[in-house]
Amino acid sequence: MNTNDVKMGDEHGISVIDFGAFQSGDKRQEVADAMLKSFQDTGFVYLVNHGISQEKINSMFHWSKTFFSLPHDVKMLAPHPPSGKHHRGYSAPGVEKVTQHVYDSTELAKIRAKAPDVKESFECGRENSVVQPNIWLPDDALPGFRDICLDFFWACREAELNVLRALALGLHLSEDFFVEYHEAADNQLRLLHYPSVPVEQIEKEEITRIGAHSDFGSITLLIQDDVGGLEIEDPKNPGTFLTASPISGALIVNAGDTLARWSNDTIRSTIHRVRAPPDSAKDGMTPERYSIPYFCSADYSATIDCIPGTYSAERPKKYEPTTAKDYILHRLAQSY
Ligand SMILES: O=C(O)CCC(=O)C(=O)O
Ligand SMILES: [Fe+2]
Repeated sequence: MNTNDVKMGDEHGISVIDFGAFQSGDKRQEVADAMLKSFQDTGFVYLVNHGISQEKINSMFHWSKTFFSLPHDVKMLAPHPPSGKHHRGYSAPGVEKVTQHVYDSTELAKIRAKAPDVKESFECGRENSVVQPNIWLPDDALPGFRDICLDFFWACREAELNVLRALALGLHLSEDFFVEYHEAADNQLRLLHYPSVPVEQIEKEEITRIGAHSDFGSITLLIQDDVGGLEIEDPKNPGTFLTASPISGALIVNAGDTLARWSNDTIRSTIHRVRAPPDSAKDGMTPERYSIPYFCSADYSATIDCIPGTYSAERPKKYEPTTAKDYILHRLAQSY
């Protein structure tokens, strides 16, 4: 299959793909193949013509900036609960610490004290979730915010379903294979603000912006502003990082740990982090940055066992089946 027709370029091996050819029905298999290959090689892909309108994206960034510019006390009217397992509401800078497989609370506190994540975030999801009920500001604190977040949540949901269809085609499964595991929309929309911080403190590892981690769910759709700073671990040189620069109009999609496990590690869930963008500092300070990840999760009730075609006598299953809920809540609990 010739994937060159749909590949527009690449950024350190992460393919930039015209996803419009999938949406229009033209070259569906080519898009699916190119996307899967980038997931297998790097765990990441850039999608142009992904279907989320630029107008909605601009508006969500505008509301995100408005939200984060509210006084601390107002933002704290929608506080994130102390446990990471209920992942909704507002987290002030330094509260959440993203780590990679640290589950002991004393150990986590030590890591946080040594190098806190200097970012603030707001998390929300679909309205009627019993496991993850939303935590909103009182209506009069920022009228319209809740509606815009929910509207954006459902716009991302459309893109998610199309990416899941392409993924299934890439793996030569029926097109709805993954969609059927993602019926509940147990997803999380996250608004992120990275304040301006001294570059030196990042370099000396006194602070992080978001520490090196992999995502937990099946896929993440990531919209970043034009500032930069996202880095992914080089699959060919573990421990070194490559920049994943913003590409105008492109959505980044990365595979999470659930998908890596589900695919018997044929798809990578690549470690990534946010640092200072190259050559951007003014007076020794990084520019501030906003991003909007949308974490897609298999239905909490779904059992995740290796996908047909990803295991064989030569490549036995590496993982026991698990439910998405057990796996994701276990990972979420480690961040607070
Ligand atoms: O802000 C970004 O670009 C990345 C955010 C991220 O990796 C996360 O929230 O898991
Ligand atoms: Fe992430």
